[in-house]
Amino acid sequence: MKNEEVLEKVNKGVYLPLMEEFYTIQGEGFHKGTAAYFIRVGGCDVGCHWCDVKESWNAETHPPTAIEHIVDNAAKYSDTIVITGGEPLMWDMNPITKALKEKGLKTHIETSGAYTLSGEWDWICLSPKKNKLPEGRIYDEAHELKVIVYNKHDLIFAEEQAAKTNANCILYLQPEWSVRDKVVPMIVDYVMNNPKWKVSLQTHKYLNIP
Ligand SMILES: C[S@@+](CC[C@H](N)C(=O)[O-])C[C@H]1O[C@@H](n2cnc3c(N)ncnc32)[C@H](O)[C@@H]1O
Ligand SMILES: Nc1nc2[nH]cc(C(=O)O)c2c(=O)[nH]1
Ligand code: SF4
Ligand SMILES: [Mg+2]
Repeated sequence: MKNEEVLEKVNKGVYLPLMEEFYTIQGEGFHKGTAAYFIRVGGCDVGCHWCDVKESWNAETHPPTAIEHIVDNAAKYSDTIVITGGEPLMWDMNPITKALKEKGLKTHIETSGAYTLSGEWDWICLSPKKNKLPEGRIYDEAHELKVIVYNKHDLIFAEEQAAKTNANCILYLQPEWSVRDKVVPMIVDYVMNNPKWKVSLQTHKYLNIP
């Protein structure tokens, strides 16, 4: 296929820049502890300085891959598929989620919400970032809000973001991994004083799994 044809397919979400895919245990948030197949799509320009997958940022380093291959493969492993990145909403998620749902699979997304919501989702984890705020209906659609806490100012940001979410949205504070020893006591204290919040940990990192 010609280069332009591939780019057109990526633009339509029929091909996606695939960084990696793996069967593991969801480590974070509401579904932590549940086996799931992860699809990590390349490309992100949000630029979180503490991002734990910076290798995902440059989409050009990840091969454009036909979604039917991704979906056929995912179906062999699990009935719960988590699409993450990178920032998956940089791409049109309608074709891949339609194909996953046609196979009866549950579709979950991990997103910053920095781009317009596309796709049909059973679970939306919204993890907003100050540098590129979410906009539009994602606050109404999110099932969980997961704010990363790097310092005490992030607790103020967390409240501002929580105020924009729907009433059923489950609220999580998750320590930024590199400063966990410092921020965990602060998060514990905050959650005990503000019990609408829950703690989320990156449990896969404690389990030494992907
Ligand atoms: C790598 S991101 C990819 C999806 C999307 N770009 C996002 O940020 O939601 C997956 C999840 O990991 C979180 N995350 C990334 N780096 C982290 C770190 N160093 N400590 C804790 N959580 C982190 C993000 O906030 C997000 O909830
Ligand atoms: N086990 C596991 N759980 C996760 N939950 C969200 C992740 C992500 O990077 O999006 C992630 C991840 O990378 N691994
Ligand atoms: S939005 Fe997500 S993938 Fe992008 S830099 Fe931030 S944590 Fe990393
Ligand atoms: Mg991760």
